[in-house]
Amino acid sequence: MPKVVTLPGDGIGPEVTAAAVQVLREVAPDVQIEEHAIGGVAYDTYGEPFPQRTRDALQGADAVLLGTVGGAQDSVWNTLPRPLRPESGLLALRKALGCYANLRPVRVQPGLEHLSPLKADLARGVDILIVRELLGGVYFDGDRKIDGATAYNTMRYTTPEVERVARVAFWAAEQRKGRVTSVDKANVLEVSELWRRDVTALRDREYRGIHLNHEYVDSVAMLIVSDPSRYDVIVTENLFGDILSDLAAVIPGSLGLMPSASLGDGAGLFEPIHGSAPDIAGKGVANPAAAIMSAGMLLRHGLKRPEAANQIDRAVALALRAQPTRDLGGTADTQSFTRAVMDALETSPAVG
Ligand SMILES: NC(=O)c1ccc[n+]([C@@H]2O[C@H](COP(=O)([O-])OP(=O)(O)OC[C@H]3O[C@@H](n4cnc5c(N)ncnc54)[C@H](O)[C@@H]3O)[C@@H](O)[C@H]2O)c1
Ligand SMILES: CC(C)[C@H](C(=O)O)[C@@H](O)C(=O)O
Ligand SMILES: [Mg+2]
Repeated sequence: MPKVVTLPGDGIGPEVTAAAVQVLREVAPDVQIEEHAIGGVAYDTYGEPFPQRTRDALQGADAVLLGTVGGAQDSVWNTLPRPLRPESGLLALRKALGCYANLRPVRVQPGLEHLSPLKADLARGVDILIVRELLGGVYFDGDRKIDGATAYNTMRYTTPEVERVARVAFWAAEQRKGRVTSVDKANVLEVSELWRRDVTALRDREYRGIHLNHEYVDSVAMLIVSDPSRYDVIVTENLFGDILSDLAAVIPGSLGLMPSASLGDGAGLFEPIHGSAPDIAGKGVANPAAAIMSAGMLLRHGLKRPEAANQIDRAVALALRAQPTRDLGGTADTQSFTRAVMDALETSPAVG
């Protein structure tokens, strides 16, 4: 029996995770689900954002489903020493799982173009996979400091780190349209020079069938929303990927439509890309689609059950057509949207 550890976390995390778990139980009733603490709520209970009992629970897990962590800008958690803050718990979790490749799909499903603020002909058919490096760059480098009027962080990458994430991007492109755009800032940064050199060398050595091009991150920030269909797979470093993926959420219409899968050495981590949304937390109006689709990615990549994953994707698309949530201009709240997904599952056979 596969074991999934759920980590609902803070803010809207528990609301959207409850929805995802409801759907997961429906399509994979044999999966054993075990809930544990992460983030601010874990700090409040155990004095640390990634407590030992949560670390222990990961040992036998086949996959991890996370909600969100973090508080409002004025949250007391933001006054803690950095290692005790909710976000540090999430980074430590990613590190502990060895999840170096974060897959962030950006899709406009057929018939849902009207949810996008882009003109319908720009939004139609968009299907981009952002592969974000997740364990390196400024997020993790130990060369960092704040001292009086000076502060710095360091963006450092090694060839093995670049190659392992680029491999995931090339592998993904092989199942898709065969195009990879590597995004960097090689006109300014040495670290990008190495990134570009290593991605190119790997393609030349092992993935000659893939079309590779390189673009600068500032230009991609413009092109991804003005001409999204130019992209198939995008591979980029940690911070650029964080920013570009929130920006790309504009294409389907909301952060609430952006799931993710983080893959690497062992059990995968599956989470919506959005945050704890303190402005709407506790109101029951969060869009749970990204969390539900993350459960779909868990079934696809973590438990190797593509039929169940497809079933979830179809049900979410049907629910979005019938009852969009408020962030998408509709009226559905978290519960009514989840109900619509559950109803759609009943009418959507588990094949395909
Ligand atoms: N993976 C994570 O756990 C994660 C990701 C991003 C931010 N954070 C944390 O979350 C906290 C809040 O960050 P923020 O406000 O910058 O970003 P956010 O993603 O929480 O919210 C940005 C905006 O999008 C809206 N939004 C986000 N998800 C939504 C959903 N599912 N349905 C409807 N609307 C949604 C919010 O209401 C808000 O207006 C911070 O502490 C931040 O560090 C955590
Ligand atoms: C909360 C934060 C650490 C996190 C990140 O920057 O990776 C978030 O923004 C995300 O996109 O998952
Ligand atoms: Mg982010």
